[in-house]
Amino acid sequence: MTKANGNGAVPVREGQRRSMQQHAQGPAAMLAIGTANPTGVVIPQDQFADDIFRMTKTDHLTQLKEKMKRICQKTGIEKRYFHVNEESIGANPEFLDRKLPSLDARIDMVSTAVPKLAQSAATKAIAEWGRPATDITHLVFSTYSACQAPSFDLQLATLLGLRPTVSRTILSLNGCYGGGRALHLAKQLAENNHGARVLVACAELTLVCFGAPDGSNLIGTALFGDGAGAVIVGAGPFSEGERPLFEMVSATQTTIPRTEHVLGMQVSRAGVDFHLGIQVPTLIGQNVKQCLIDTFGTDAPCSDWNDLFWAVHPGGRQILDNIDTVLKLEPGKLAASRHVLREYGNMSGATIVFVLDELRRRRKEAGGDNPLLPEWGAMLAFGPGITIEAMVLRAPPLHE
Ligand SMILES: CCCCCCCCCCCCCCCCCC(=O)SCCNC(=O)CCNC(=O)[C@H](O)C(C)(C)COP(=O)(O)OP(=O)(O)OC[C@H]1O[C@@H](n2cnc3c(N)ncnc32)[C@H](O)[C@@H]1OP(=O)(O)O
Repeated sequence: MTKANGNGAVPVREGQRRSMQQHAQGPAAMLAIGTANPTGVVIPQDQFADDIFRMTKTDHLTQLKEKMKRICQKTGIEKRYFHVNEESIGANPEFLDRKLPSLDARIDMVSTAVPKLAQSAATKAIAEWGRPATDITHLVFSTYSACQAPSFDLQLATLLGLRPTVSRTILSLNGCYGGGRALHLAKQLAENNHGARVLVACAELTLVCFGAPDGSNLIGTALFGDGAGAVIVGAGPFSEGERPLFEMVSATQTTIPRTEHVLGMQVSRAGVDFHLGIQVPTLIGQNVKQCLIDTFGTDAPCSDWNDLFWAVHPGGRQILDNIDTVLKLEPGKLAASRHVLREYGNMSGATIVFVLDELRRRRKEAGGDNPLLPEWGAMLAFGPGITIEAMVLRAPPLHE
């Protein structure tokens, strides 16, 4: 039954209002996943140093270029996708000089490109989910490009034709843990609102951070790429056709004390500045085990972490190597993370969605019979703070 909506008021369905006040059944689950990348520029990593120094007219910085080549070889990346291209760099020479103001021009460009990229990923997730976009009750959008209000969450809701009562949240500058944070929030929303269906969207364009290579930005410039991921999250009862891909069993957020200076981003008049401390991979390695024990509680498989499947944000090759070492993981346990790093680079908050997508693809391909992908798993994402988002996952048998 729909209430009268005189004077342009939004229609409210009574049943909907009642049911949203009740809790859902069981843990939330991911019901569909979509990903997207810009179609314009794909740069092979072995060509990246030559391309970026040429595009930014810094070929004369020969030592820096040699260092960039050395770093690129060690990243475990083969190619990355970018929205920005030689033409747009040429048209905005202020992007190359951090002393010049360029924030307005960058915001201008991302304000259409970010929601469109998110739309591409979300459209795929909604199509896989099989229900109309108007059945989405909540939207959680994460990006490091949001510097205005109303923001990308409203633009995406409009592009997708979501209903006017959709409950929107935007997460800004969460960096590489943004996808993990958005999924954690979506779990809480879905479990606490009967019938809720949450669209998680993460879209990242390096355009807001991009600059000419210098002594401080080489690592970020060698690692980051552009992409978007979307996930539909909901809890039971499930409607016909809805099938949980990953149950989201429990989740924690941990901040490593006294590390706020190690990893960070800041909006400036020249775009978004970032800082990646050299200690990041070591700090994550030292803290990840305790963080997992806290997330699993008494069920923690402390004796052998190989009993799980792993969805780890590939922040950098060294981070994955350190996790392999401290958890004593068998070769291949982080294969989905390494695959995503190799094919796309680090797409900050969106990357974890690509890893989940790759895991479910591998699971399906093996008919649920891949020993590296058991029923229970862990998801990890890291970012400024240093913050670690961790989640216990369960992949229901394919025919459950
Ligand atoms: C059209 C084109 C457009 C392009 C646009 C691109 C724009 C990109 C901008 C996007 C920025 C986005 C920022 C987002 C910020 C959020 C970040 C996060 O939340 S989480 C992010 C989490 N991710 C991370 O924190 C990255 C994790 N790091 C790694 O995975 C690895 O360190 C590695 C793969 C980068 C290098 O492999 P590894 O085995 O370590 O190799 P080696 O030991 O041999 O070192 C090679 C050289 O690199 C040096 N060096 C190393 N690190 C640093 C540093 N931090 N600092 C400085 N230098 C560093 C080292 O000293 C050596 O120098 P040299 O002796 O040759 O002179």
